[in-house]
Amino acid sequence: MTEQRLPYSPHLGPPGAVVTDLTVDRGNVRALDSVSLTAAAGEITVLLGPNGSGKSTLLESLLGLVTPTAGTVRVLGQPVRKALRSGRVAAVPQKDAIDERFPITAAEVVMQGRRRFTGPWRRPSATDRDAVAAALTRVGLDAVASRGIGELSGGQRRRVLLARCLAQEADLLLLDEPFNGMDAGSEEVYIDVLRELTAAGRTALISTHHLTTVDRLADSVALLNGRLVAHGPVAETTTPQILSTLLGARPRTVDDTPAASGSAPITAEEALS
Ligand SMILES: Nc1ncnc2c1ncn2[C@@H]1O[C@H](COP(=O)(O)OP(=O)(O)OP(=O)(O)O)[C@@H](O)[C@H]1O
Repeated sequence: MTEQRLPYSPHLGPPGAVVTDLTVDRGNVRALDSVSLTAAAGEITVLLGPNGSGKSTLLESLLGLVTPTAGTVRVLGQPVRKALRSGRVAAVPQKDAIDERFPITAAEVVMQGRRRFTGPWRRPSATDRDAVAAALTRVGLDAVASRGIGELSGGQRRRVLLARCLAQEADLLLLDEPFNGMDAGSEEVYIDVLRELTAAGRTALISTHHLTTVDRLADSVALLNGRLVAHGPVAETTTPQILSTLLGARPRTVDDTPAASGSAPITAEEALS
């Protein structure tokens, strides 16, 4: 499936992320193999694929955390490092990056998003404090603003990290498996917030292996299994035929030898979970 999108929208600006022929080797594993993908401004693009299919590696490439073996990466129309310096890129990693023993409140975590405006040393202004309060309210957590982050549930912590993205006023959000361990109510709030952000022209690129969430979440779906299997609207990409292609395409090693695979038939939902 080829992409039909314009590379540049005069109303929304450059796409949030563009990778072209991106290949990334991690040790002996070819984690990404010649992937070309555009995450358009104003859209939620979902990266869907089984464990080890390269979703995190793609997000890490956009954050300059892994070095491409080949290919190019552009973020917000700029080289990665320049875009990151601008503070317009917000990321939430898959593993909870907050040490829950660290004595920091939910509001202080969200205030980290304001560093782009305050710099590392300046004291937060009333505008910064208002932005933090508004972000916590938007994710439904104003009541826990002064609670220690370690006292919050996993789902609440993920909403705090989304509030930090809101406070940052980032133009590109890179979210790695944000729905892991999240209850239905939190998930609904989370998706609503992402919809508002993209309706305002921002870009969200989200990895998941939850097939059931994709329908409600995605404007477009990129199916990954080392290679890009398909990219397009949900209805066109999550068909049984394309999903079976996705699950049949096994991760490859650097020397291009297909890795060993199990042969028992399984459903798409099982294989992605
Ligand atoms: N730090 C690393 N060192 C070596 N290999 C790695 C490293 N991180 C990932 N890999 C390998 O790269 C491949 C892609 O992994 P990646 O984490 O990008 O997949 P993923 O789709 O995000 O998986 P998951 O759904 O399990 O998070 C896998 O084969 C993995 O074992």
